[in-house]
Amino acid sequence: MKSAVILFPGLNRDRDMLAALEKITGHKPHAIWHGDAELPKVDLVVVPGGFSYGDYLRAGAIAARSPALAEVKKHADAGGLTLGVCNGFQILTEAGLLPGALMRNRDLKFLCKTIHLKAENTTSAFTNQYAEAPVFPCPIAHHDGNYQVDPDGLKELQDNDRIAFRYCDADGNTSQAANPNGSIDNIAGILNKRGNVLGMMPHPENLIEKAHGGIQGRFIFESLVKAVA
Ligand SMILES: NC(=O)CC[C@H](N)C(=O)O
Repeated sequence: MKSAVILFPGLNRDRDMLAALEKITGHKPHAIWHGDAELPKVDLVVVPGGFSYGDYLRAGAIAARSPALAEVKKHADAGGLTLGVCNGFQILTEAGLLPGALMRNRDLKFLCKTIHLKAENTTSAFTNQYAEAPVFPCPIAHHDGNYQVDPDGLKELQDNDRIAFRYCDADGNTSQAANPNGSIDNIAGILNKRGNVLGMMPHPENLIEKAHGGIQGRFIFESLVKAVA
């Protein structure tokens, strides 16, 4: 699987994403600087996490208007697989590739810790390797992770199996108590209508080797490799 990672000034998870992709796919991903107006032909484009443009104005707002994002949009509109993680999720919502918005965390604090996730959709291109063990611990690191969408938008996500991940406790219960940031319906990650774009707040690229405390983040990349094959 060939991939590209989009780089913006202020990101801090780009190297982790590049390393994870290389390790799991066996191919060195392309690193695309934000001002570049051309994307190489790849199966997967990733918008990684961090603080693009210092989160100035709103997290992701400036990056969403960069030349590189126009190329990401073309790739996604043509059905190309597109993954946004954390700041990348914020950028994809700001760019209109995914519905809703990431608001300030409920408690107005930056959260850097391990939470639990449940893969709710285990058939998508991004999540098909989670069927056997859908509940797993995963790191988060954000201050704007509170996903919100209007009632019609929420129903659309729920009715069409577009909620990829929810926050839950270690037993998989998706109660409010297990919701770190106040996201509506405990949403941690969503798919677009066509299923070729995933945005998620937690960091799967930091959960790919035993030293990370788990390898369940690999399953996203392995799901993609399978989908592309
Ligand atoms: N790790 C990240 O990508 C953080 C995203 C964004 N800067 C926030 O704090 O919400």
